[in-house]
Amino acid sequence: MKHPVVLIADQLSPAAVDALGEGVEIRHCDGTDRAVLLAAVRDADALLVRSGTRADAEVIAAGTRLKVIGRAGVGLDNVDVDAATRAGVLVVNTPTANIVSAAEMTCALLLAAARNLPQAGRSLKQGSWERSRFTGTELSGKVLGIVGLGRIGALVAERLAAFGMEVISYDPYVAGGRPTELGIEMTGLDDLLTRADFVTVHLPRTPETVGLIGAEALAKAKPTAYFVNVARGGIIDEAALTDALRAGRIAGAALDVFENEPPADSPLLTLDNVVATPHLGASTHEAQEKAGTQVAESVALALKGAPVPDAVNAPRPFAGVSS
Ligand SMILES: NC(=O)C1=CN([C@@H]2O[C@H](COP(=O)(O)OP(=O)(O)OC[C@H]3O[C@@H](n4cnc5c(N)ncnc54)[C@H](O)[C@@H]3O)[C@@H](O)[C@H]2O)C=CC1
Ligand SMILES: O=C(O)CCC(=O)C(=O)O
Repeated sequence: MKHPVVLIADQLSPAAVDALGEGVEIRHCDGTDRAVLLAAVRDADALLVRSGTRADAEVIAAGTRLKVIGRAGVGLDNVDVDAATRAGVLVVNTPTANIVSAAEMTCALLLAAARNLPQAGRSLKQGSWERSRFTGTELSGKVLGIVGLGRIGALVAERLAAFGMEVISYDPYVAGGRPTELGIEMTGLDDLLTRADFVTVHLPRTPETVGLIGAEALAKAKPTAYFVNVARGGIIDEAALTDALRAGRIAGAALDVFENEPPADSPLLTLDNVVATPHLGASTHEAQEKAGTQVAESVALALKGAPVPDAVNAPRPFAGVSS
């Protein structure tokens, strides 16, 4: 009997291959190359991706044998879950595998922006010794505004509270005592924007969140405020952010994610008051090992037709693929 084909379209930890076990045929392709992906997915029973591959309706339609799409990570904005559901394809992700890494990355970027670390390091390596040029901002006593108090937002709150920050948050969907337990004041978005010294967004990319922080929102911020985005490009509108940074209406930004990745010719990358990384929030050995193992275990279950704990949709049941 032919083994089910698992197509790995992004760079995954070797742990993913180990966790898939023996009874599958593993193939690799470059998911960022559309033609290659569309050709390779035709024979695939399972497709494994990170954020670099778009598993959209066209890919799902091309994958006529597909039973399951596994996303090694949190965000599902690169997977058309509705199209998958209509096609009877299960979608699974790893909702907790990389959250500590993403929270730590947020703290690292926020500190890097507050203390001008990349700029100062660059200047030093170029032979300068500019101590007063790179005077920074303390976090202690400052207000941190967290937009989106889910898993990552809450981890960021815990970590930055330890720096003596006062944490406030906007999340209309958070209920219960968790914010109180964490010592976080919940408030409206406008209030958060006017009070925060640092604003960090931890939202999924959805039609509701794209552009949530636009020109109007940025105009409410303090001129000394910093904006951090380790969630998804476009939640903070890039054109509006560029204008605000150029005009000195806010102090700086720290960005791990971009509307288009890679962000070819983005004016943001030319600004001195922008600290930027190439979508590295989940790029630690620990997070990648967990994400790879968890997604592979879920995919292996799905291919057997067994219930999958991290399923994000409920397509019609299928009987599994025998190996
Ligand atoms: N840069 C990176 O490498 C990484 C980025 N991410 C991104 O971070 C995002 C957040 O991840 P988690 O915290 O794990 O997700 P989560 O689902 O635990 O939390 C998201 C929170 O956003 C809130 N929310 C949704 N719509 C909102 C709105 N319009 N206004 C205010 N709040 C709203 C929800 O109520 C929820 O509490 C992911 O969707 C993903 O896109 C995640 C991991 C790594
Ligand atoms: O490792 C990746 O694919 C990026 C992580 C990410 O953005 C996510 O998990 O949502």
